[in-house]
Amino acid sequence: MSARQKYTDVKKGAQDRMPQEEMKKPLILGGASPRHLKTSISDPSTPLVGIMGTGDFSRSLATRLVASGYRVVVGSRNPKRCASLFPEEAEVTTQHQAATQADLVFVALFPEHYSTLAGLREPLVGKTLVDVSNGTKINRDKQSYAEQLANIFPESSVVKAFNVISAWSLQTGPRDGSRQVLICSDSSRAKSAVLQICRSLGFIPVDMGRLSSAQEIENTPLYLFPSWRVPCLSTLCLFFFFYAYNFLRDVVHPYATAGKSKFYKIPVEMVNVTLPSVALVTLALVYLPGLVAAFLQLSWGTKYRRFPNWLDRWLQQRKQLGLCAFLCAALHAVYSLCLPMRRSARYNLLNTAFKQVKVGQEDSWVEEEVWRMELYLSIGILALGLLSLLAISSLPTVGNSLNWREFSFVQG
Ligand SMILES: NC(=O)C1=CN([C@@H]2O[C@H](COP(=O)(O)OP(=O)(O)OC[C@H]3O[C@@H](n4cnc5c(N)ncnc54)[C@H](OP(=O)(O)O)[C@@H]3O)[C@@H](O)[C@H]2O)C=CC1
Ligand SMILES: [Fe+3]
Repeated sequence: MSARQKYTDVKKGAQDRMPQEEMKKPLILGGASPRHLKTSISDPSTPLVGIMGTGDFSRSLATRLVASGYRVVVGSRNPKRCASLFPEEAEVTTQHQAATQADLVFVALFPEHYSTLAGLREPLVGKTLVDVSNGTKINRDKQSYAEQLANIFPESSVVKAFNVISAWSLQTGPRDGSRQVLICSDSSRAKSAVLQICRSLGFIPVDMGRLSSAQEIENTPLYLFPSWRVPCLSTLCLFFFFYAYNFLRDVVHPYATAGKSKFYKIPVEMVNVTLPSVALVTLALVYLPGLVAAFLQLSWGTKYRRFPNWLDRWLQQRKQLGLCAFLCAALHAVYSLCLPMRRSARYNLLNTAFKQVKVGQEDSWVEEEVWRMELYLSIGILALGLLSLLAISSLPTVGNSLNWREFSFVQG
């Protein structure tokens, strides 16, 4: 059984057990009719928007469309059972009737069930179909779901859109992280109709070109923290560079020139010396692109010119670089706080060893003990570092990258 099948079954089971009154409630708290989603008066000239399916996405979309002044008709396999879940202004009817009446149809079904819609080919001829589906795995070689839908309905114009918006954001309203809606289609007429709806719902449409871009759009919500890859990699590279430099300077050099063994410094002291250098350079990388941008604008004599792509990407990753710098600085503070404790512990240990040697006991356990202490300490500090990383990643700014998946958590 696929992951999606399991998810759908669990969700369906929960919905069947849930009393109708409970299901009527909107997903967000604050009463049955949130003030910001009060119905606008529909203009008879606005297109009649159809939605196939009566699941969470369909309910949220219908609520927002009605609130934005659109006339809505919902197509269900069982319209009687589901009618009460939708705003009064939306008509809930059979799939065939909805397809016949609507000017533009959102397909809010899981792609596995697209084939069950094949009977609606005729009423949907010449109409726009919006595919909102998402995959469960990153797809590189199979056809996108939007293209599969286009194969089933060769005489309709398929548009890929809204898959990056969660049912939750549709109801709560667009927020910073999830305002952009990626859209693509082979028909420019169909695309501009969806662009228009997107703007009216308060989102920002981003034209991604032809329907062949649908695969990339479907993969988008599945990438975990895409904007973090380069900042994390550059912080790691800087760390290895400074660590290697410190290793050569503080350990290899004294050993090679004076035969002094400083290998005990490897786990704690050297990491502690490396961290502030990484933090400072990373912080410099946060401010540097701003200066380069200002310099370019001054030399061009205008601010109305696009920056080169590399600078654009660098500017967009300043927040992540800043958080990496903060993490290194925080870890340095933790290490520095731990160092005095470590020194005093080693002093006690050496004192005991000295006393033992004085009374005639010779043993190499002291050195082993020092190593064990250093090891435990570094494991403890690393665990602390990971914990702070987890705390930072749960900040809302970072959490925005979760996009539509936030909804699944709420539903679960
Ligand atoms: N939920 C979310 O936050 C988001 C969902 N999406 C996409 O929207 C689509 C719908 O998601 P969601 O609303 O959560 O799903 P649900 O499981 O809540 O709803 C799916 C609906 O499909 C309809 N349906 C039609 N034919 C079948 C069939 N043969 N078997 C089962 N169901 C059928 C059902 O309505 P009826 O019984 O009335 O016919 C059902 O309510 C998916 O493609 C998903 O990837 C995209 C972005 C966000
Ligand atoms: Fe310091």
